[in-house]
Amino acid sequence: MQVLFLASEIFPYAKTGGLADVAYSLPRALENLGVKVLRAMPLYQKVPWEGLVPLEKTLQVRLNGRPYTFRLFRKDNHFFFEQPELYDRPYIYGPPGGSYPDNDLRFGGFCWAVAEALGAGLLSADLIHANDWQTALYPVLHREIYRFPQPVLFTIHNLAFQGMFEKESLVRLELPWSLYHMEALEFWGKINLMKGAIVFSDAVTTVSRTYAQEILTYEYAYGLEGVLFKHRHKLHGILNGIDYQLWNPETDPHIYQNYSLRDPSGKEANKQAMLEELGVAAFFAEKPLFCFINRLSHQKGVEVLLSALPDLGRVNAFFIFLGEGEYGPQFYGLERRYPNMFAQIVFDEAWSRKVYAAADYILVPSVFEPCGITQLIAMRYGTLVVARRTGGLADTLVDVSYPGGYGFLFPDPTREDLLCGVKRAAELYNTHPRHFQKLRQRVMRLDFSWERSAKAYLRLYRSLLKGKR
Ligand SMILES: Nc1ncnc2c1ncn2[C@@H]1O[C@H](COP(=O)(O)OP(=O)(O)O[C@H]2O[C@H](CO)[C@@H](O)[C@H](O)[C@H]2O)[C@@H](O)[C@H]1O
Repeated sequence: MQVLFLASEIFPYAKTGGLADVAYSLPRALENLGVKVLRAMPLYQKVPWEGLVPLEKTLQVRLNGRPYTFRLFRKDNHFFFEQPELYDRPYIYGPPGGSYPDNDLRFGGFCWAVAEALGAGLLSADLIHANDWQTALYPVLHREIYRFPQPVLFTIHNLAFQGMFEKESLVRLELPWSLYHMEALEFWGKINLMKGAIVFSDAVTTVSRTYAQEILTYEYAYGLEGVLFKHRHKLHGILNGIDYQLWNPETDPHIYQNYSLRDPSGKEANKQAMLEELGVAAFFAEKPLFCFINRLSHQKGVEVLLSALPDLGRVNAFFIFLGEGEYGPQFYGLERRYPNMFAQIVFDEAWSRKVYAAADYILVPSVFEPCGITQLIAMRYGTLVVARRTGGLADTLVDVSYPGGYGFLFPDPTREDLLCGVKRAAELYNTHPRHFQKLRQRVMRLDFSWERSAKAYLRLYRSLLKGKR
């Protein structure tokens, strides 16, 4: 079986968040099950050219009334679509917290180019797997314009970003007006690419079972609950995993000292080294170390965090924040306001690994969370999780008050609930150190690798291929 996997970001070539993690690790896990997976993504400015081999034929795509030429480059099973006017820019989607005004053309154009490449025989696949709004036009083109025979699967990683544009984008994207109706792309007078993908794909998955339920409700669906409900027969929740080789404290070259489940003592050395690097070891060496590693956005509960800062400033613990996004500026100068806090407003993979390794706890107060990769990485590094019970967080964490539990869950994304979670966690650390160590070992023993979930995707691929025969 050969699958074409489309994503706007694939680690290590481009990453702004969890989509890149999944687009790296799921195809690899599928390859271990014998599936051949071709990956396709745009060639951004930051993708290194080393090892990229150009394909001879170029593609012409008509956008906004004129032709755009795409060149394809291949490296192993990765195909990069080059179009300098669209992708040769400093950011993938736009500056932190913003987006480029022509993202309709940038990502709609990518979908057109992929369809052209399939039509021209430059790519071939038994099944196409598209991901998130940036590739959501693909299923529409596949079914309604090119009328290709293969099944198409679409995965929703985040329903808050739907690829919504003014209806003029229909013209910019050279789409027929026949697609501008309620059963296709039209959405409250605009066009909605994710809606199109839900309507025209053969199956739709999202990244946890609980989120698959949640998105049928008004609170979580950002307006798409009706469309999703109508197509619920083809909706599946398959939990994300992480790559256990890529995220491994035993071999991670970025952390201060390697450690493992067999010998977790190095974890403490990471904490001490980090506190020393930050110049606060004298005050906080014996205190719990909390971290937050995520986009600084509404989804991640950042308003809640900001409102809780004065209270967290009084907790006898140290807090490290690592993130980038719309709320970034509000974290500037945090150290001056609160001596028990440190913030780094950047996207920095190496530093994130150091923080995962050093922290005792990670905070994930998300308003909604389709799956969440951060809590899975944290647990792999022996870091306990304090999180809001929602979406994939609810599916991957069990509160310590339950038998076999290992996390600190709170019900609502509010300042009070978050504080309650932090205080429970700090109390355990301060008063029951042996139990804390046991829990650390328990989370390191958990298995959130891809094996089981990749098998679920494979079963779904097979059932779709059977249905098409
Ligand atoms: N400042 C920073 N520096 C370095 N690394 C940083 C960073 N900020 C975040 N990261 C990294 O980005 C990733 C975040 O992944 P998540 O899945 O937790 O959230 P995201 O909302 O991006 O993903 C969406 O898609 C994924 C994949 O399906 C879903 O799990 C999730 O719920 C959904 O919102 C992690 O690998 C994390 O380490």
